[in-house]
Amino acid sequence: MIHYPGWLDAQARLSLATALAAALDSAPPYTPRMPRTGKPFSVRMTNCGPLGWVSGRDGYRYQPNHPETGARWPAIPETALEAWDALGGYTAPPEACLVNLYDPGTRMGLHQDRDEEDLAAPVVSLSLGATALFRYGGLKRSDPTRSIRLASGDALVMGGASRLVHHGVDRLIDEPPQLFAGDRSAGDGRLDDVLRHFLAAGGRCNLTLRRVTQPRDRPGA
Ligand SMILES: O=C(O)CCC(=O)C(=O)O
Ligand SMILES: [Fe+2]
Repeated sequence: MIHYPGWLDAQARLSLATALAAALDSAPPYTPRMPRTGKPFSVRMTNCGPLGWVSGRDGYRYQPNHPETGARWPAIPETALEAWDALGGYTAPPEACLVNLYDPGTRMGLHQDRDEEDLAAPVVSLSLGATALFRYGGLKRSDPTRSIRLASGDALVMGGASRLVHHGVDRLIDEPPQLFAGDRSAGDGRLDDVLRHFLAAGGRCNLTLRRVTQPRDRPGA
């Protein structure tokens, strides 16, 4: 597991947020439910890319369309694809970009990302907005855990031996959001209101880029 603090500079954070705002317009965040119990997640979600991760009473799965609108997911933001290319170390492009929206006070329990058929590919995570206390452990749920802070612009790669480690978000750190620090003027105005207000109100947005299917045509294969 590799943490890249400040991987996205202010301009890249703004480009990502701008693309994301447009994506949220076409794929509105929804409240997923736990399999079986139907208990709502505290985090809201949506996706970009040919496939999106969804959770409902009938289980977890990847699907090409939004569970509520039925529309195809929007394209993965360019800034996120660049991060995958730079950090993923993987030949095939990502197929899913799960977008998690954390309001202050929300969390994500310890889990593994294991619904992908292709576990050779890493998961590349990008964060915007409030800093999160991110917890990670080992391959067994009972393994000891540690926590790190994921701030706006940070990237985290879970690949190789760390691909299946348990992880989650304990809470957001309650401190004034950094947003697009250093570019307040650029950050205001151009950015879609809904996302801007969400981040300004102490919200956090996390993107995870994932390869879902096995690439069929590996170069040289
Ligand atoms: O929000 C994060 O930093 C982690 C998100 C996550 O683990 C997931 O979407 O599977
Ligand atoms: Fe995860």
